[in-house]
Amino acid sequence: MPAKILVTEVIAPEGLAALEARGYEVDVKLNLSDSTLRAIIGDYDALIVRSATNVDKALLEAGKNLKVVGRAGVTCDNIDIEAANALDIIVCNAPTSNIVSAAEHTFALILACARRVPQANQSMHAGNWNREQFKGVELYGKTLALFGLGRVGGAVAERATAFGMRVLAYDPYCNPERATSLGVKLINDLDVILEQADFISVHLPVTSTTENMFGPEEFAKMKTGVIFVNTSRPAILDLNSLADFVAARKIASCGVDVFDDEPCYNSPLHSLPNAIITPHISALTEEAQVRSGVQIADYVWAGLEGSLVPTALTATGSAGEMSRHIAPFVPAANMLGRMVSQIKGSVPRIVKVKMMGNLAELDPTVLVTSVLEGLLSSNYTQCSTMLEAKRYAERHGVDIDCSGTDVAGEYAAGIEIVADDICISSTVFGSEKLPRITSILDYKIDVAPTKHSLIFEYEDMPGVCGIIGTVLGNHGINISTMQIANSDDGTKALVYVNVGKEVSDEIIEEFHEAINLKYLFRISL
Ligand SMILES: NC(=O)C1=CN([C@@H]2O[C@H](COP(=O)(O)OP(=O)(O)OC[C@H]3O[C@@H](n4cnc5c(N)ncnc54)[C@H](O)[C@@H]3O)[C@@H](O)[C@H]2O)C=CC1
Ligand SMILES: O=C(O)C(=O)COP(=O)(O)O
Repeated sequence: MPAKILVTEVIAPEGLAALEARGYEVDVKLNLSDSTLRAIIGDYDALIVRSATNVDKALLEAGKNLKVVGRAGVTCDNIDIEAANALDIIVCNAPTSNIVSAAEHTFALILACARRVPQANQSMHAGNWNREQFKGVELYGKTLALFGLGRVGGAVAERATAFGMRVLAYDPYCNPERATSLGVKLINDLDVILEQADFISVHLPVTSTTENMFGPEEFAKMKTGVIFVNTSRPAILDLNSLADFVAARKIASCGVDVFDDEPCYNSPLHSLPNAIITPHISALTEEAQVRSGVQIADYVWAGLEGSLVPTALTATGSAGEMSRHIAPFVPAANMLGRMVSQIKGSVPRIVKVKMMGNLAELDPTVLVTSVLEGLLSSNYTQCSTMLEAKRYAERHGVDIDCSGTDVAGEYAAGIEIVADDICISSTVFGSEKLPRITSILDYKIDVAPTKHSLIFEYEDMPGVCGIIGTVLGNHGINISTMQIANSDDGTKALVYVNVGKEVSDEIIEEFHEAINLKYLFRISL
């Protein structure tokens, strides 16, 4: 029987034809409700979606025959990749298919805001001839600040240079050499870049460090009369606040392509004449759609045939798939990457990954890629060979290497990273394969980190744990785990504390005043 593929959003006919030509049965069923989709998914071997289909854990679990989920486009935030990983379902995308289209639409919005094209068009269609009302501003000689200098941000930078703009970027994970080669000045200080920009365009993925990056405080710091464009994801900003600043004309105009709860028929921007809004059409060009349809057809085919899927976002389907030992370590590797960057306060420049015990002889690509994602706080790094991973790291100014050792201490397998002067190792444990930290900064511990934690190091003295508990208790913050470790010579101690919520700067200050601290690190995973 031929494999069956369900397509739930509009995909270019060229992509569908490529799948049919390979003998698959392809069903295109648009606008299905979540419950209908769950009811029928069990019949299919593969599912192809774009951004509007909610591929959650329940759907993946209902897909009893599902082997591949293909995303015809870039961003997979509508797909539960962790659940897919656990179910051995391949998730893949077409990561470069719509970059040019997204960059061009960004410029369509920048120009529409600067020259008020939609408003002038509407006025003429209403039978008016009001030239003076539509006086605009030039891009030439103005400063454009890009947030995120990745694939789309880089393509916008190239186009902005052609308009004679001065281009700045905020992207702490970008290799300065990449910025220089794009003619962009990196300014990784939010206040400094915000106050210089005449135009701001956002090209960030949604991560814990970018969510809600723009709210009232940031909008207030912008120049009066700034033009603000977001074609990335809605979660990056507070839309109500953006609308307030646009209504007050502090922001002269905004261009927005992405909304919460799409399709969106009503938002705070809908009633504002100086807000140019488009219904998530950045990727919607003939060319990008053909590219994404044809690419995803290829990758879904590869997945169904059991071949390597070059853009697999899951351990299954990727270069490292040969081992079931590897998959449970993917979240641990990501966690180590995140922790190291947060402990250092910046992306480390020299990183050594050690695969220990049972992992020593296996292909490290997936784990090294996952460490990189954690280090760079990015969601979708795609490397199918170590060479690609090294090149990707190099683009971000990181020199990454990997080695193996049979020794894993008391554990069957583990992974260690040494980044500049910081060393952390981890294993996975229990039926849920939860990542655990087994050593940190030369202290042996055994903790499963939760979303928020604190790491204290201090000259050992009695009473410190009591102080930590009291300060957190005074601020209504629960402790779920507290573990103490002593240095080999007994003079110093480290306390690892999992806490119930994020700890503010003020509380950190309080700790510094109350304890003779060597270090205090705040981790958010
Ligand atoms: N509206 C649409 O149809 C489309 C939207 N997109 C969206 O555009 C955005 C950018 O996509 P790509 O360029 O492909 O992503 P990318 O992953 O190539 O680039 C993202 C950049 O953001 C940087 N970054 C990560 N965390 C940061 C932080 N805290 N502060 C500053 N910079 C940070 C990374 O270093 C990277 O350079 C994504 O949100 C994507 O979902 C992409 C294509 C189409
Ligand atoms: O690829 C992306 O990130 C997009 O946002 C494009 O979404 P779409 O494929 O047009 O539903």
